[in-house]
Amino acid sequence: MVLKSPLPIEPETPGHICPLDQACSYLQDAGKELNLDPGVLAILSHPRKVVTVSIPVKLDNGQIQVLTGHRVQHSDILGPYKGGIRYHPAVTLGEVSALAMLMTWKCALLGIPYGGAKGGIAINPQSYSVGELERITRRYISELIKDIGPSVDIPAPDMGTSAREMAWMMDTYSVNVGHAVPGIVTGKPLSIGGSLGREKATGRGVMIIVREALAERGKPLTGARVVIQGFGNVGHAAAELLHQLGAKIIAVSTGAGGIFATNGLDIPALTAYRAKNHRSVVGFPQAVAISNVDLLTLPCDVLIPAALENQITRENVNQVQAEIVAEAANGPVTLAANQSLEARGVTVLPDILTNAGGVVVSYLEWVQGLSYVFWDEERVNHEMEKLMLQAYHQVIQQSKSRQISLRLAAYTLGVGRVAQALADRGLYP
Ligand SMILES: NC(=O)c1ccc[n+]([C@@H]2O[C@H](COP(=O)([O-])OP(=O)(O)OC[C@H]3O[C@@H](n4cnc5c(N)ncnc54)[C@H](OP(=O)(O)O)[C@@H]3O)[C@@H](O)[C@H]2O)c1
Ligand SMILES: N[C@@H](CCC(=O)O)C(=O)O
Repeated sequence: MVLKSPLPIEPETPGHICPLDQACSYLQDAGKELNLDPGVLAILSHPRKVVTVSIPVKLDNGQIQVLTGHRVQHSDILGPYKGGIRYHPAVTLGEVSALAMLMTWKCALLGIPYGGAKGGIAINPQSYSVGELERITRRYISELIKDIGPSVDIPAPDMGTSAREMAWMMDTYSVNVGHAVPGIVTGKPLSIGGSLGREKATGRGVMIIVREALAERGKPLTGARVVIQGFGNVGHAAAELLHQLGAKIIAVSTGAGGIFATNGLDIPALTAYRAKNHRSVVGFPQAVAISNVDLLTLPCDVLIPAALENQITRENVNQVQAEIVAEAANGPVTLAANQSLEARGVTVLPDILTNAGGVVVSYLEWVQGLSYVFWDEERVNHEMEKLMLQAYHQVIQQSKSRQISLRLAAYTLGVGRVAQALADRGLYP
């Protein structure tokens, strides 16, 4: 049996990589390694609930536009559905479904009591005014009001969303139910119960996993040559923290293009430049321009794709020269490219481990909110690092004992825990 996307969601076109097919393929590999019942795999390949809503919005010029939003709830076997909300033109139901499944394995791998979900709207947020974005966000959450809740489904930021959108979501939900419900979202501003450390948490987690992987190879972080695709919430924080530890960030990019400096970029200066340059890094002095395509194939110790999925593919994988590929984005390496990198002995640090720092601190934010006790940043970072290191060592151990790749090791741990919980709850015979 070949596990395929259970949803009739995307036309198969030549060269099109169906994200849900890919996610199902990794699930199938994990199921085979764990000798899981095909019925269990069938349950785990289906999202529990798929919600698609229309979002009518009045634009600033008076016109009405109707957008489409999705929320896919993959699994709540281990706890409330959990996952981000993405605003990006490439959002599709298939993408959101695949990302929801990844969230289930990520939370299980990290040992946090959540299931997996993801949401999204296919818009370019930069094409809308702040007022329009607020109206879109509020209407989207109003449409989802019966499907989410602080112990049901807890959204968070993802590409194109941030603490600002989380605050609008929290307010919309609270107004609808008649009282303040800070626990409805994570990644929210500190003023309404956000956590110190959440903003940089995903990048910090990436830094921790890269640091450990370099140490495992006997390589110092100081002087390591690092390339980062994407300079947003995740890519920027990873760059800043790795730079502080002495790594040389030799190239970074945003959607508008990249920059390269053979001796390493001055990240604080670049941060200030980007803030004045509409989020773009292009034109930064003491660096040369490089395309996003060429950036991925630069010789380096660590390549960190921190933007979209399907960036390292069958087409460009043979040109990738990094020794370590750290998946800060969700799904940046395709199935075929992953097989090729593994065959060449390139260490691929899988997304469900590498970028888990964000959801871990989301969990810590939720715990602080539920207990009405808020921690200092040092404690948040310490608790996050403990969980990240625990998962990292479990993945390494699983990989060594079963002689499997780090990705399969991470998947067997995540999928295995959900399958075990499914059995313990008696949800399958
Ligand atoms: N935020 C989280 O807590 C979190 C946690 C775990 C995983 N992730 C994953 O990390 C990835 C990035 O998320 P984010 O939160 O950092 O998003 P973000 O803040 O919106 O930043 C995305 C960055 O990627 C750039 N980008 C977009 N398209 C690109 C392209 N084709 N080539 C190069 N760069 C491109 C963007 O540039 P422009 O500004 O020009 O568009 C921006 O710099 C996503 O896969 C997300 O699912 C996020
Ligand atoms: N969107 C992030 C964070 C999810 C969360 O904090 O719930 C992810 O992919 O892991």
